[in-house]
Amino acid sequence: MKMVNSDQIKQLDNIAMESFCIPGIVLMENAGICVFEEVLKYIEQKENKEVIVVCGLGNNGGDGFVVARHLFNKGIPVKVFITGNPSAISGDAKKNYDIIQKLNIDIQILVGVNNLKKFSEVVKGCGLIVDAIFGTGLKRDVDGFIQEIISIINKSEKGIISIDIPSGVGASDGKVYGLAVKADKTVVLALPKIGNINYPGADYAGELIIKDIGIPKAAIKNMDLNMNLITNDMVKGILPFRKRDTHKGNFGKAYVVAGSTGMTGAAILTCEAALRSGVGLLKIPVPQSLNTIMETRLTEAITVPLPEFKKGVVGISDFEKILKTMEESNVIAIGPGSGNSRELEELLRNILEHTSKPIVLDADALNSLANRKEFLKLIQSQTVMTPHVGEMSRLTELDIDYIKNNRIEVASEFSKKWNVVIVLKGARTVVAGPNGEIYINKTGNPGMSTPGSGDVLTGIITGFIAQGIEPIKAAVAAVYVHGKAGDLAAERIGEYGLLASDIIKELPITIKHIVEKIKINA
Ligand SMILES: NC(=O)C1=CN([C@@H]2O[C@H](COP(=O)(O)OP(=O)(O)OC[C@H]3O[C@@H](n4cnc5c(N)ncnc54)[C@H](OP(=O)(O)O)[C@@H]3O)[C@@H](O)[C@H]2O)[C@@H](O)CC1
Ligand SMILES: [K+]
Repeated sequence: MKMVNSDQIKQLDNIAMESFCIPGIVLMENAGICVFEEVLKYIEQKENKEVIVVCGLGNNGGDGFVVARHLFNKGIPVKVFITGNPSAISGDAKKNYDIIQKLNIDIQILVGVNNLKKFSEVVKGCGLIVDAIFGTGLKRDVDGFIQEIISIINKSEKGIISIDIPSGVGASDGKVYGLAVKADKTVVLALPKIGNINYPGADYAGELIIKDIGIPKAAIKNMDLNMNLITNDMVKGILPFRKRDTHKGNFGKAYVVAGSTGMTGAAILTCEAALRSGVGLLKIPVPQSLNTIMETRLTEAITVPLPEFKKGVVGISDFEKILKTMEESNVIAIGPGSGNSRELEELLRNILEHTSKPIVLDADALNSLANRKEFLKLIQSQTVMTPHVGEMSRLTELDIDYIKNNRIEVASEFSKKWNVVIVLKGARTVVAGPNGEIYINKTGNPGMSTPGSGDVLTGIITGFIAQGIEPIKAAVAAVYVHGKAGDLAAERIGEYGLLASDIIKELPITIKHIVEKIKINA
């Protein structure tokens, strides 16, 4: 599903109005009705059905006036509060304001401290608050008076439904501009805004309900939007159909360079995740001294024992052999638990120099690249890099806080500069491709911040690429599946004790559910 920033939704709105002749007031009506329907669902189950609609002076407030009108027409008690002088209301919002005035709906203007006290009292008596103060037009910090209004709303302990985006959250970045409404539900109009998905704003949205307000699909197509929210349907479309008449040779071969003394677990998790993602054959080169443990743990993989220069580390001691097995594979993964060593750096250089196969670079492979930035030039397209913020900081030499605040931009710029797919991990993992395409993932939970979780992701990406999926699509599908499996694991056993191996256990059922389009509750 496409995602937009505040300028893009405005542009889309204009295309719908100018190129498709859909009057703005029709879109506002549709928007208001979508929210009205959610309000009805909410108050149906409640004894106290009184609704307060708090409206700003822009079009988000205009949507609020439409909601109030429909509630009034349905005989539901409704009061409208306006957060400033109504003489500033214009356009479609003004038309809807005029209508509710004519209908004699209870409208109160919120200016001055006394009014705030009254507002506070009315809030105590209501059943639900509709937040229509600011939508995508918020561009600066919320002023003090409106912060007080938001504070009363947040402290009310009433149900709160925000229109489009919780007021106070920036639509283009998800930042909180001073103070924001903490909603139970947000009815998102037309397309998700970045601020609905990115943190910290995402924490304010509650349940997201995305509603079609009648903007034509052709208008959305015309816009050439580069930002996408990863959805179940998108991933279903990416995962390959499995023919009945088949054998393991049809599902690809993966070669995983991972693990070293003390970190065999990372290799095991990566390989198991790749196998559980459907790869047909998996080979792992292992230092001779670790072969027994790998063979014991990895029943379904083939180990390739190698002589070791440095004990417990795979190096280039037998590159001929590595090259041969590597070239028989469809994809190579390098890095999980490989350890930081000169041996790994040299092996990485040789692999990058000698193959044009898709490569997934994670963990110590990323650290090797950060140590030897000259190797970045050797990277070919078809490469996926999966840094977390710390690894991204080492690769780019950018400050960690800067990266945290500019995740999309940093991932996208790096991707374009080095012609690689970047999977910048974290809450709302960003997948960025060299053509400027961006995918944001909403699945996953804090329980997945656990050792080995990243190794599992690398395994899934590797498993999908092995099955013939284009690297960027494999990364998109993998981050979604990884998060969904983690959500399922959290639902079963909670977030506290969730281990990376629990994510792997849920992979087969998660993939089955996505492919068969069964709704997973997590
Ligand atoms: N796009 C679509 O398809 C459709 C969009 N629709 C709806 O329109 C919404 C966007 O409407 P919008 O552009 O009028 O902006 P909105 O969020 O109401 O805010 C602007 C107002 O707030 C004010 N203001 C801003 N910051 C402020 C601050 N910090 N402190 C105080 N004031 C501040 C600003 O004042 P100004 O900056 O002009 O002084 C102006 O008065 C969108 O979210 C959706 O709900 C639907 O109706 C139909 C289809
Ligand atoms: K709002």
